[in-house]
Amino acid sequence: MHPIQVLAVTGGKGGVGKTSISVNLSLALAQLDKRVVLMDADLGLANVDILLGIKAQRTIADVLSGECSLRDIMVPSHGINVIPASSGVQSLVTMGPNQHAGIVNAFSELADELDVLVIDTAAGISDSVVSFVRAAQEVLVVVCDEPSSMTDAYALIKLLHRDCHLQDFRIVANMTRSEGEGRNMFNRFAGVAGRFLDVNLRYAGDIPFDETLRKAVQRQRPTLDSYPGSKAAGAYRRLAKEVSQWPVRTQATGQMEFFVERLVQGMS
Ligand SMILES: Nc1ncnc2c1ncn2[C@@H]1O[C@H](COP(=O)(O)OP(=O)(O)OP(=O)(O)O)[C@@H](O)[C@H]1O
Repeated sequence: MHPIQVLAVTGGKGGVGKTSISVNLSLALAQLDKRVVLMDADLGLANVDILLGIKAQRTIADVLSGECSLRDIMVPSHGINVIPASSGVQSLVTMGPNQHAGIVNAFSELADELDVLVIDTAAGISDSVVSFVRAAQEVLVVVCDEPSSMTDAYALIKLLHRDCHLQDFRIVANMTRSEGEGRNMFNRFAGVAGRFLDVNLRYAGDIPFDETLRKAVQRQRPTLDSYPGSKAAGAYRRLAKEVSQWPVRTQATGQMEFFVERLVQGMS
């Protein structure tokens, strides 16, 4: 069975850099010759479409209504394929059992065409965030050096552990201002979480604070593409290299079926 890595990028708090990381990490993975699909499960404002400068014609709602396949709605951009955000994403986790088989098939059709599925989740701890995260194999929690980011990330991990029995989390420190700050932040966070929660936290690396991120949004071209020599671009490439070395667990059933079945099981 062809192994597919399913990666959810989450963080608890809004504005910590989930979308920037999802987009640039996806591009960097594509540069490592991975076939990447980026699913925008964040209905917030600064979403994947804006960062990549794409305009979606059709969305997952059209797949759910049976009008087209997932392949029809994917938008190619910068070497990756994007499943655009829509309110249909919310329906994915709330739909009834009759629709399950259809969507499982829709995702299964893609199974031979991708190596990594990256999911950019919304902020907060909504049911939809929890569903996407628990369906993924790897959970990347983005934190930055602000008390509210740390407490929100802690609350998210606690909930995912308590309600979904998730044990393993990878932590990315974003917007770091100096060498070693990311690792220090991780040590502090893991110190507290380790004392109160029985979870396994691993440090995935840091992305430095970089002005090119803001400029890239204005140009609607991701940093990795418009500022490939920037500090942030180098860090995204390092993160991609790290991610590409994580072992991909293969399931007895097809990898994509497994992902969607977990997804549609919702909170039950
Ligand atoms: N490493 C960084 N250096 C400087 N600015 C950054 C960095 N990462 C993200 N930003 C900026 O922070 C803001 C929020 O980033 P982003 O939209 O990626 O966060 P988010 O967690 O996806 O937000 P939301 O929860 O609203 O979807 C953006 O303006 C982005 O350009």
